[in-house]
Amino acid sequence: SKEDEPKPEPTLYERMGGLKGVEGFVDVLMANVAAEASAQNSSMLRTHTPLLTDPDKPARLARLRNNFINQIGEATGGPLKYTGMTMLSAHKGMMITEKEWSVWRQAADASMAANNLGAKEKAEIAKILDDMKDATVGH
Ligand code: HEM
Repeated sequence: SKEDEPKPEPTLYERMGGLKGVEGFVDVLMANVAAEASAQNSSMLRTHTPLLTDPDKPARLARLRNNFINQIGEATGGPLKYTGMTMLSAHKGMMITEKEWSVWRQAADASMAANNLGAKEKAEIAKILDDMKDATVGH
């Protein structure tokens, strides 16, 4: 009978809390990046200066947030669809360094912790991000 069938494992998207969970992860990550970029000796200021100094910064930030939510919402098995640039084109010309990458990843780890995600969910999100490293760093 139906009751005897194993339930399919909920997607990572569902286990993160659906859209609200993805938004929470993205919003704290973006806040962490903004805080780091405004700190003394910031590692992320260099790459983020074009965004931070754009007169149209609010619209640009809103676009980035939207792209990011769709990207994570799709990669975690949710119903969202990413329509932004490939990771290679999005970061081309920035020549992102290993150091910059690791500071960004720490901002992502801190967001996962702040959102009280479980160890399994944190590891799965970390893998999604780390799989994008080669397309993101050094181009
Ligand atoms: C797995 C890691 C990363 C992911 C998933 C990611 C994701 C994204 C996405 C979705 C966009 C927008 C693409 C579009 O506009 O179509 C973007 C742009 C950008 N990313 Fe990343 N990124 C990552 C790592 C980094 C790192 C390490 C840095 C620098 C330290 C960085 C700096 C930027 C900047 C400056 C922009 C341009 C924002 C703008 O001008 O509007 N990213 N990223």
